[in-house]
Amino acid sequence: MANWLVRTTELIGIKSKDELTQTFAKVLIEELSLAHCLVLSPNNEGRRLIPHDSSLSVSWSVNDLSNPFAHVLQNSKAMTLSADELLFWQTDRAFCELVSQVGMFDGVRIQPLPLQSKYVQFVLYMQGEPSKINTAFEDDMCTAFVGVFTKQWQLLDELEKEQRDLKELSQSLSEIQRDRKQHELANDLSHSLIGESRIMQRLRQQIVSAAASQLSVMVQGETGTGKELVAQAIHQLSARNQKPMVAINCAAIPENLLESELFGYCKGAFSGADSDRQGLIAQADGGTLFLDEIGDMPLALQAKLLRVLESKRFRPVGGKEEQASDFRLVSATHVNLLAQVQAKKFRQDLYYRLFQYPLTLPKLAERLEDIEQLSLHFINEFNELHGRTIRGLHYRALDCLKQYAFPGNVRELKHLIEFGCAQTDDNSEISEGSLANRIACLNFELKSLSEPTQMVAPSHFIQDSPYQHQPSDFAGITDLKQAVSDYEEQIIRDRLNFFAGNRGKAAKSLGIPKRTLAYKCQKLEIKAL
Ligand SMILES: Nc1ncnc2c1ncn2[C@@H]1O[C@H](COP(=O)(O)OP(=O)(O)OP(=O)(O)O)[C@@H](O)[C@H]1O
Repeated sequence: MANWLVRTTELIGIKSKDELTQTFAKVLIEELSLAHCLVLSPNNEGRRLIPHDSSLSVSWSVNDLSNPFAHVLQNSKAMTLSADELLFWQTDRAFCELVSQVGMFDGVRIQPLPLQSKYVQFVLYMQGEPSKINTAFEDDMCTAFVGVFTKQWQLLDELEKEQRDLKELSQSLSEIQRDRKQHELANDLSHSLIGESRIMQRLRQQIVSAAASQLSVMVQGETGTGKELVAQAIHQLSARNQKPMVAINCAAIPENLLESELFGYCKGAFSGADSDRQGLIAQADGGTLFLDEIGDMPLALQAKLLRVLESKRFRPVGGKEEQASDFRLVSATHVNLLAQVQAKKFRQDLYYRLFQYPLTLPKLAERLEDIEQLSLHFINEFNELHGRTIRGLHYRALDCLKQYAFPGNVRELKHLIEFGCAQTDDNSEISEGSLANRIACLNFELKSLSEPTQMVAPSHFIQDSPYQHQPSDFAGITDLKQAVSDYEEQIIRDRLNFFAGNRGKAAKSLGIPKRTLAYKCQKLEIKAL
């Protein structure tokens, strides 16, 4: 005689739906001596009937009437099938497999649950003696057991839903908190990265989110737009701010020295390497490595950098052992690196690795509304540095600034303001007069560059010098960097010719160290005369 009351207590207190279903099926098997028992329920979309048994990887369509489950679901009515009747249900392969073990005298009952409900939540599959499976639900105690199961399931389902809702709520709360924190950080940043134009507000938000990520950041912008300032902000706002930010300008270091600067070297690696020296990659461990003007990195070194970025391991020049360094890379460029990739001067694979989080800085001319705030910021800086009390900027001086194109961007504005401050008395404002002449000069220089015939030689050319330069035609220049490099080469060749190849004299006459001239000759491929 089944003791349904005792067995019902087994269902109470179960906290997981899987365990509840397993216990329910186990009790039915034991109390009704079933050969097999399976609980199934429709999936979230209600299209398929899924068994609650992880060892089965089958499911049945709720609309496919070639299996009896679909009939039970659609009619909300139990179905009993004898071993003989099962022969009529051979078209559904999965169902055939399920009933393949039904003995000659056994039968199958497919019962929708909850009992007496039109809304089917489960389908119960029972396989066993027909006398037991067909009369089980006539017993009130068994019916109560099944009722407790369905109620307990609903309770767990509701609890699960509540927990899901709670989790979602706490997730959206932490998202709101994160957004608020990011907003605060972006606001704090506005004290050092000045500008309330929309483009600057957006940039500050991007900096905050870039800093929170581990991605490689590429800062692009013209000279003087604040690339270095942005790189510092990313480091300061990142979790790496307790470790160093190590910076190097790839354009300022001779090619042959750049590798040992970055990777370090071991004693004896080359003549002059009389002790081991740590490179910048090792110094940046835990912190940030800032590679300024990365477009100038030689191709061979680009390949080595890519390897380091991918493996976080590097080998010092002349070293046998690899070392590890965990750094975040921030790079900057003022050139169009994609064009460099197309011209095969920059590796495409490295390009994509560097541009994981691109940031583009606007030209100052694109945010004229920020000029006033930037000017006041630089006046304050000037006052603090020099113990002065300049009061601000006259509105006409501001108008005057807004008329200028600022090819040197914020750096040029800073210099102009410093120039204006130097000419202004304490407790006075910078006047239009103190800036107008300087801006007129700058405009003239700019114009001279675009109208070469009217060019006046800059003051640093010595008019009566024996090696006086003849201004050439600049109108056709489309690549400033190349043009400057050609110009530099021409000057060096002229000067070396003049001194019959004497590098010492040529260097002295150009006001540069002999070593720098040697490096430039090597870079520009100027052979000894
Ligand atoms: N938004 C800004 N707010 C305050 N100061 C700024 C801002 N942008 C640039 N500056 C100042 O302008 C000067 C130039 O900035 P920075 O060196 O970061 O520019 P850059 O783009 O790296 O220049 P370059 O490419 O020539 O090296 C610095 O003195 C910097 O503090």
